[in-house]
Amino acid sequence: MCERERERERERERERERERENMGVDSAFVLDPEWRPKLGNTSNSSDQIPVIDLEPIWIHHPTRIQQVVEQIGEACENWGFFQIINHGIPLLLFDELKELAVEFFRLPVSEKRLVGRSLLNPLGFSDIELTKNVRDWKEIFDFVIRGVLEVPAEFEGNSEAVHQFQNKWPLNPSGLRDACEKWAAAVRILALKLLELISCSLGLSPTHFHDFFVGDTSYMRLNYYSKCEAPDLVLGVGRHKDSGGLTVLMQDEVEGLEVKRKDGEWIRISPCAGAFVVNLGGLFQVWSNDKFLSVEHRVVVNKHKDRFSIPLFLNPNHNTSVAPIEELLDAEHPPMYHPINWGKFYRRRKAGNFQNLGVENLQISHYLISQSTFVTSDYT
Ligand SMILES: O=C(O)CCC(=O)C(=O)O
Ligand SMILES: [Fe+2]
Repeated sequence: MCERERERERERERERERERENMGVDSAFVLDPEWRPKLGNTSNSSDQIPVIDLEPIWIHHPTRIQQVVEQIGEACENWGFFQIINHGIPLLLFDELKELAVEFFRLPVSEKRLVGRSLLNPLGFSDIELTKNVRDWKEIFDFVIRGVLEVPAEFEGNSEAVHQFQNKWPLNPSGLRDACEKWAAAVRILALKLLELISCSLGLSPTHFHDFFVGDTSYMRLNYYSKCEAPDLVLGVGRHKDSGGLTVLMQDEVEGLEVKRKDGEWIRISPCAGAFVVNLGGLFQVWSNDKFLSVEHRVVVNKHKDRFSIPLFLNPNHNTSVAPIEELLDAEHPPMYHPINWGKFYRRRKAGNFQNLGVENLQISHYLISQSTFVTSDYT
């Protein structure tokens, strides 16, 4: 680093410090100016991600199911995101869960840390997660849908040792576990249905992905974004792409989720009452050999209102080797990615979310065959 860059870095640090003093926001949350959200700059409705009606699935209407498949395929190619309505999941379950979750997040932090995540165990409560090495303005609670998470013990090297982690449930409020489990069971069925539809939209059989998701590492996250004095300096979740299979998210009525459109513009998603927001993780970008996109998104926080959301991250078994699907390859479409060992990738990403490793977090793009500097044997 040359002297001029060092001086610029010191100036940035001084600026963050001044902002911290003025705004009452800890400098750990403050983003460099280029990454800060532009508040009030929300998009109009014609820019919205597609809203897809799933009703034909439940009434078994073959022609209209085919239309749904086509709509999903187009949304996956053009946006990597869509919303779904008529999904069949009772929203009362969400309302009940939200009430209990908010009660939990409003407990003293010392009590929440009794079920806290650690460097070793990725399940439970955290208020110190980093995205791109900056602290997110959020509190989270993670739990796995199968009750147990099986992942490689180490993310480096070739060891086949496996660690098992159990969910950590708080005693207070007492109904939280039950509400989480009911919600998770219902949304998982929906997510597996979406997996089948996405598979069809790639021209594959509906069951093509089933085997990968036996003994899955899927988990759910309760996201609580408390109101913030300086929403222009921080993000609830910094810009990122989800790295797993599929994300199926329910949000409350407070907007905040923004998606990066193909032209680079950030589009605020208007919550569509009762709709799920669905987006593809990086594994689908690999499986589809870049036909489908895993798109960057972020969460803006609010000066006046708390926000609550629950994503389900549908992720395969940790042993899954993820590579472009053979049926989609030919001489004109050679594979773009090296195979990825999902379990090792997941462990490595989690470590980066927890501590500043001083380098860019591991990304799916690091496995691009064209990225010749990457040593694949480190992580596959
Ligand atoms: O809260 C949201 O709307 C999105 C959260 C998100 O992107 C994530 O947890 O990966
Ligand atoms: Fe995300």
